[in-house]
Amino acid sequence: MADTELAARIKAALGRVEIPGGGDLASYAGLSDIIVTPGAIAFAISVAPGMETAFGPAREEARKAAETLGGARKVMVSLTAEKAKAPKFSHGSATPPGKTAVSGVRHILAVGSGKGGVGKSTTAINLALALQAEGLRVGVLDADLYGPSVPKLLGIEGKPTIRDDGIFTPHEAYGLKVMSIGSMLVPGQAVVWRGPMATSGLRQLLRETDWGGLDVLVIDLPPGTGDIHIALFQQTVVDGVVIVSTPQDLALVDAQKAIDMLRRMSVPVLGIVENMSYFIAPDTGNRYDIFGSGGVEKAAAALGADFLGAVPLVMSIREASDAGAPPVAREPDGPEAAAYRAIARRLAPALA
Ligand SMILES: Nc1ncnc2c1ncn2[C@@H]1O[C@H](COP(=O)(O)OP(=O)(O)OP(=O)(O)O)[C@@H](O)[C@H]1O
Repeated sequence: MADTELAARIKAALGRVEIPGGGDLASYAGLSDIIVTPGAIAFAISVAPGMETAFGPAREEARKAAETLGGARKVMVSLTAEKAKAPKFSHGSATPPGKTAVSGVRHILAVGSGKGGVGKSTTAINLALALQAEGLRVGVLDADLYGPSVPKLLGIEGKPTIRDDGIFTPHEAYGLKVMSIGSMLVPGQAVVWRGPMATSGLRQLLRETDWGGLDVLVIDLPPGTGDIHIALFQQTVVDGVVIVSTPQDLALVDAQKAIDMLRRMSVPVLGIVENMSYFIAPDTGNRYDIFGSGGVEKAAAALGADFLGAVPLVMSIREASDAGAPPVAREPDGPEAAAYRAIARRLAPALA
């Protein structure tokens, strides 16, 4: 059955779900679009503040209806109350209450960036492999719902399996346990989830996966500072965030914004990695500081953040990553892996 046809059938079934105050869920203004992918069905119900409990049975009925029609697809129904006012965080404010750890995971290390395309995912994957090389049990969660690249970087194909109790069994790649929304989409399909659906999707990937006992879960965040970041940092104990930046001024300005948000939300900033720091010519081996040199190190000092290290711009990093064989997995003692491994050695003691 086509995805659009299934979405229409689910909508029709929601027409039989009663909501508080009379009427049915299908014609309720707070029902979002119904997103159907080959592996998942997701929709959100927005209710007025204080109406969450009253809408609980309708949400449950809606979930069951979607599950009945969706076959093996994972169903994600989020119920969100529009907030009376936006959450406010200010410098020095206390840690927001309600943060919880993730079962089976001892530490969470998130990798973020102010700007897209700076090599955040490449860094996250190679850092995860480098932490594994330090003897840690490591997993990766691709939280970049709008541009998931982890499956490609790790050469993962197919969907994760779902156990009878609805819990995901993660993929395994190069010894890492891996979950990504990307493996549930068909190639080229965009995730067009709105804020509440995206955050609900991430929550389920994070908490409804059998991580099986990890020392550290590396989360590849979306670039920038959006709904996903705020929801994750409000709900989950994150041990710290590594920010990736290229040396250009513009990327650094955005990295600074990301660090500012983390501090406002009382999330520890572990430091900044300078990616594409300098170029090594493959023919001569000469080094060129094409974006200037030392920019990130200086910016880190000015921001009061640690400078974790520099990763060169090397053609083979791009080629290996595009081929699903990250440098740290392919040649752990090679020159490309060295930069990532040096960074991992700085971070590992706090995560062991
Ligand atoms: N150090 C490097 N040397 C050479 N190429 C690199 C390096 N780091 C990343 N790349 C390449 O740059 C491109 C972007 O990298 P990546 O997908 O990791 O960035 P990103 O910041 O996660 O992007 P997005 O914002 O889309 O999530 C990829 O083709 C990747 O192979």
